[in-house]
Amino acid sequence: MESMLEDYDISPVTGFLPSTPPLQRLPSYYEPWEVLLDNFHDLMLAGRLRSSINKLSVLDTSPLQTLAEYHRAFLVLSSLAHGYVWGKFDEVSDVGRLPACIAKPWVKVSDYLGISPIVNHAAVVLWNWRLIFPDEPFSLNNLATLFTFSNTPDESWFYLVTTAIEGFGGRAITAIMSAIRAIKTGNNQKLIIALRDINSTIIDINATLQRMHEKCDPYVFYHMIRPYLSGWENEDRLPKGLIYEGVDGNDENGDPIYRKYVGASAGQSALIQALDIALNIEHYPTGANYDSNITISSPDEDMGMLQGTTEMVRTYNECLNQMKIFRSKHLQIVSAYIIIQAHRSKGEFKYHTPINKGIDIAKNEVFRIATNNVNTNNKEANTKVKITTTKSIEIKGTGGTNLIPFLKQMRDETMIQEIQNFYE
Ligand code: HEM
Repeated sequence: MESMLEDYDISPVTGFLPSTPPLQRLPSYYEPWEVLLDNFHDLMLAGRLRSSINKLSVLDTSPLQTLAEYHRAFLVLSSLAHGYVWGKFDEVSDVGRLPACIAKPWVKVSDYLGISPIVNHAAVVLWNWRLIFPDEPFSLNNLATLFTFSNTPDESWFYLVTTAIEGFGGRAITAIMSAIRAIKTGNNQKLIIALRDINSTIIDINATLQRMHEKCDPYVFYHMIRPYLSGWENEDRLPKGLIYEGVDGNDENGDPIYRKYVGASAGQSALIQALDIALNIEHYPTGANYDSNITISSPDEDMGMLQGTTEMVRTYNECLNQMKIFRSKHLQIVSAYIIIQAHRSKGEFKYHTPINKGIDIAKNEVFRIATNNVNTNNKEANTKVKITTTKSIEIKGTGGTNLIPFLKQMRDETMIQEIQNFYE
């Protein structure tokens, strides 16, 4: 089964993160891109990034050969594109278009990789790291980034905490595969071992997530990092989206065709989604009806059906509990890094093109997470796992339609106060 994972470019050790460090430079034909990236911060400071990009010629993507080269090309082009669009100090008049020298190869590389031409979690987290000491193991204290927009250690830390989570989170993918195998062969003992592995991985994920605060300052994040990761959908600075020159041409009225995409977020992490799916945690949009009348099987009735059932249910519930802790910690991060910052800055980005919607955007984003009901409804599972519906009802209650009930459940009075101030 592990070799099946590799068929999908998933490593049994590092999961969705490539098991060897990403390529640091493309073959020499692509030097014009690489040289621009080398000089990215100087050009931006000099107000010459956009004009330098405009002078590039369109390079052919057919010399790209390996997957690692495609990953590197995607990172380079995404960085140049987002620097072009969101870069400070440059004139803002022509940001509604991305020149063909970036747009054309970016779309080709994205098509090859099966992703959209917009900066994403894969570019800045999965394909943007190196080992400081190559002969030492993968760990947060041996990681560095290849590229940051703001040239700040805070931005590197923001990516690397997530890179570390993806890297050791790979353990969970292998454990999920053994859990599937154990279920197929009816081997409860192996299922318990797999669930324990999943649980210990989520515990590590939560501990690492908490380390975000150590070296990524919320102020720097909000004002200097986050703006570069924005996309061009629901974006008031680019209401129509962005023209990818030389790619889409014009519509029947002769007007240029625009593209709209949302920007980068760890919400795109396949690891967290895989954990949700494996543990049967479902997400519901605001106001959606979910089945709140699940019959709770009495544990006594189900216990003893199979040897080890009690332990299995206990371990499974512990996994659910750790996922709940993950979302609680994550919400605290969102509060510190977005809500409070938006409130303090009254919607103005100090180091970036000012926009008026800062607070609205933050409100919408937080509202989106807070109203995303997390449900661990095991309708598909057989009776022995149905016992866990006790837990699922508890978790369902935390979604709610407003952030406050969630926080009340978390008993986080300080944050409740902050959020109440924010909404006033
Ligand atoms: C400074 C750090 C972080 C901030 C400010 C932040 C902020 C956000 C925001 C605003 C969203 C909702 C909007 C969207 O999906 O685009 C989101 C979603 C999400 N983020 Fe983060 N995030 C941070 C770090 C992380 C890390 C390290 C992870 C771990 C991999 C993570 C995992 C997720 C997931 C899985 C979602 C989707 C919602 C969910 O499944 O609960 N985030 N984040």
